[in-house]
Amino acid sequence: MRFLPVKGGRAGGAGLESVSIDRLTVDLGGARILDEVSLTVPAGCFATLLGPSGSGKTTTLNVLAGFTDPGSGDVRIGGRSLTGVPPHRREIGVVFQNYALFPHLSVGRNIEFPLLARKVDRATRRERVAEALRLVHLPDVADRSVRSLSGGQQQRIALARALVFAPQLLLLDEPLAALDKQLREAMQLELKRIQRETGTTTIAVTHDQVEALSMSDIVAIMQDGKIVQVGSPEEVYRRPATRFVAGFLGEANLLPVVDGKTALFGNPVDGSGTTVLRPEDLELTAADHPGTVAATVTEVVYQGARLRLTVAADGTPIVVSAVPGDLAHRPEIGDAVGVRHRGGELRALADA
Ligand SMILES: Nc1ncnc2c1ncn2[C@@H]1O[C@H](COP(=O)(O)OP(=O)(O)OP(=O)(O)O)[C@@H](O)[C@H]1O
Repeated sequence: MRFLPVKGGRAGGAGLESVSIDRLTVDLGGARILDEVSLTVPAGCFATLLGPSGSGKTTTLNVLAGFTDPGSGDVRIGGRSLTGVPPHRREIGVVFQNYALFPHLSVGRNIEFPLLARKVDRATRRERVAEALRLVHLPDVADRSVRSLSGGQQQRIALARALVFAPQLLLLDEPLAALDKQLREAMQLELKRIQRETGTTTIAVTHDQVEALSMSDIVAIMQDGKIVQVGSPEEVYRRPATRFVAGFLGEANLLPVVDGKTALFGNPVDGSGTTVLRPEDLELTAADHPGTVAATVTEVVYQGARLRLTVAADGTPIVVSAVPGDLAHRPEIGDAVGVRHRGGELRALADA
C-alpha cells in the first residue's frame, strides 16, 4: 500500500526520497553533542541510529525534525535542503516512545489531525484515515477513545498518524521501548512490514542492538556524538570496525593478533592488533580432539535455545555459545574440553 502525497507537485508518492545528513554539528550547554555526523539513507530504506545513552541519537533526530538547529551542517531530503524550513513544513512523520497521542480525541480524530493541518478536504480525510487504520491492522477503532486502547494498539495509532499524510521521511524515537518484551518483538515485525508496504524512508533511534539488527537495512552506530560505523546489520555485526562496536553489538571474545593470526586459535587475520570471535563461531569438542585448544569449563548458563559457556583457555576466559542438541552431553563446571573456531574471515579492529 502506498499513500499518495496529500499535496500536489511531488513526484513518486510517499517517502520515495533519499535523505542525506551532512556533517551536522550541535553544541548545547557548552558541550559538543554532535560532531560532524554524516549519513546517507537511500530512498525507501530503514536506517537505525544505534548507540548507548547520551551518544547523540535523539539530538540527531531532533535536528532532522527541525526541533534543534545545528551549529553547522545540513540535511537534505530528495536533494532539497531543510535549513530554515520550520518543523511543520518538513513533511516528516514522527513517532515517539510515549506515543504523544491526544488523549481527549478519538482514534480517528488523532489520525486525521495532520490532514486537517494540511487543509485536506473531508472526503479525502475519511478515506485516508480508514486506509491508515487498515495499514496498521486496526480497521474498526476509529470511534474509540485513545485511552481505551492497549499500549501496542496506541503505538500503531501513533504510526498511522505519522504516515497518513505520506511523509517524505518517518522518524521513530525508541518507538517500542515502552512495550513489554513479547509485544516489542511482535511490533518490530509489524513496523518493518508497514515500512516495507508504504516504502517510506525511515530513520529510527534505539539503544537495543537486537531491535536494530532485526529491523534495519542500514545501522549507524553512534558513540560520543559521532557515527563510528555504518553498514548492513550483518556487516556491523560480523565486521565491527572498533572494539566499541564489537562489544556493543553482542558478545565478543577479543583476542590479540600475533604474527597475522589469532592468539590461541591461530586463524589468519587481516590486519594487526585485536580481532573479535563471536561466541557462536566457536565450537566445543572432546578434550583431546586434534586441532583444538584445551580449556576448562568455568560457567554454564542455560538460555533455552542456546547454552552459554565460559571456558578458560591458557588463562583467557572465552565465551562459547552452543546449541544444546549439538553437544554429546551437557558440559559441567570443571570439565576439560576442546574449543575450535569454525573458520571464516577475520579482520582486525581499530583501537577505539
Ligand atoms: N538541551 C541540552 N543541553 C545540554 N545538553 C544536552 C541537551 N540535550 C541533550 N544534551 C546532552 O547531549 C547528549 C546526547 O543526548 P541525546 O539525548 O541526543 O542522546 P541519546 O543517544 O539519544 O541518549 P538516550 O538513549 O539516553 O536518549 C547527552 O549527554 C545529553 O545530556
